[in-house]
Amino acid sequence: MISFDEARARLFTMAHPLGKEPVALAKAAGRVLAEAVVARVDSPPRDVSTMDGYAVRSADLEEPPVRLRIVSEVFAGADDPGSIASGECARIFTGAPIPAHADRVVVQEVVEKDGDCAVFADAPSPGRNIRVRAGDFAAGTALLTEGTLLGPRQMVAAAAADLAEVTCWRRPRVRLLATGDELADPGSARGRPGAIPESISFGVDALVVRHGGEFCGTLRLGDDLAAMERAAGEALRQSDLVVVSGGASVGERDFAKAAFDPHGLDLLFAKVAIKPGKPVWLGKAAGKLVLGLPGNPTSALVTARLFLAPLVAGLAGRPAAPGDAWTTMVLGSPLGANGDREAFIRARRSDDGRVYPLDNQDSGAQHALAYADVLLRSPAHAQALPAGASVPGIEF
Ligand SMILES: Nc1nc2c(c(=O)[nH]1)N[C@H]1C(S)=C(S)[C@@H](COP(=O)(O)OP(=O)(O)OC[C@H]3O[C@@H](n4cnc5c(N)ncnc54)[C@H](O)[C@@H]3O)O[C@H]1N2
Ligand code: MOO
Repeated sequence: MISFDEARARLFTMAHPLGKEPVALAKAAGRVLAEAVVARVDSPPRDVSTMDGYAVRSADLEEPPVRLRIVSEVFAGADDPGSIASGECARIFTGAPIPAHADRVVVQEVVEKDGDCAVFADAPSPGRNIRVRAGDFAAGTALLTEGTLLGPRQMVAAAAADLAEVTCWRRPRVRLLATGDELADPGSARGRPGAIPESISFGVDALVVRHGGEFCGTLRLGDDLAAMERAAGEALRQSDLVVVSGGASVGERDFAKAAFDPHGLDLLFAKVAIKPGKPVWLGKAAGKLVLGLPGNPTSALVTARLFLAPLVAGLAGRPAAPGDAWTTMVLGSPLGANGDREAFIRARRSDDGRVYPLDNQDSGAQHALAYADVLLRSPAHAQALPAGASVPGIEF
């Protein structure tokens, strides 16, 4: 049995990006850049107006009131904004290019239109109301760096660079084998005596997607070693990472590891000194990664959060461990003393900003998962802590 830190260190040696691929910009939200996004254009491409109003020469407005002849109308997207001479102005709208010789835009609210003339009663306010060419960025500027996760804000910057596609890290394809004779598809358990709904795969699917992977489906299997060996081979061919739930412990039908033996399973670890989740294991087979989660649903989700999430994130090229940094949290109620394995306590974050350990810490619990916002880390043999004490925690 190895420590949590040692198990994670071994896992991180495997958590490298899988490869690059071009991705259409419209499909790139949520993906991670494998190459920087470099602007192909200046932004804005020309000097443009920031307001609706009149483009003028400042020299003409030195002795107000002034009447200037309106010689053109310029809209955003205009090919050629023309030019103005002394005594002239141009009607202009937000985003429209500035006519030659104009050096300022006066907002229409302070201008009186009189036939084909504009009347300026007062000296204009100091702002020129012009956004200069390349004032935001120039062609050739790196707007986003390699490793950036494309969220809503980054998508705007990528599109503004005038790119139809971006180069992203390939997403790891993950398949799950859910083992256990007692398991039934949700919706069908009550029709079969002794059956329970298979729940873990649904949490793993959501977790894989959240951390940047592609969930490619679940194979539900009975505790039949030959069938599991065949399914293991199929899953290894079709994915980058195979997750197996259940059958991780020492029961007579716990076949999870054995199913991968004919495919050359090489274990990185099996059994970690944590509670819950001691039977979690990681290996390689047929050049792919295999992660075994314990069958108890809370154990499965805790180990998925602690091991699967950073593994998927690393394979997806996400920055080291997003959302994986332990932060200091303040207990709203006492935390009991700990036993001889490092413990990950399920707790609920309250509106008062404090965290409250849940009453039900059973590794088979499923209802409590609905409320367990955070995991608190409690070292082996830790003493009990009172309300108000600080503990390390992460989002669960
Ligand atoms: N003698 C020992 N017994 C056990 C040990 C041990 O060290 N010595 N370890 C215990 C620990 S810790 C855990 S955790 C469990 C994990 O066992 P398995 O990974 O072999 O899981 P199963 O036996 O297959 O299932 C456990 C439990 O979870 C239910 N289950 C399984 N898969 C699902 C699923 N996909 N969806 C919903 N529920 C699932 C299953 O019905 C069982 O009730 O072993 C302890 N035993
Ligand atoms: O340590 Mo097991 O994984 O919870 O009951």
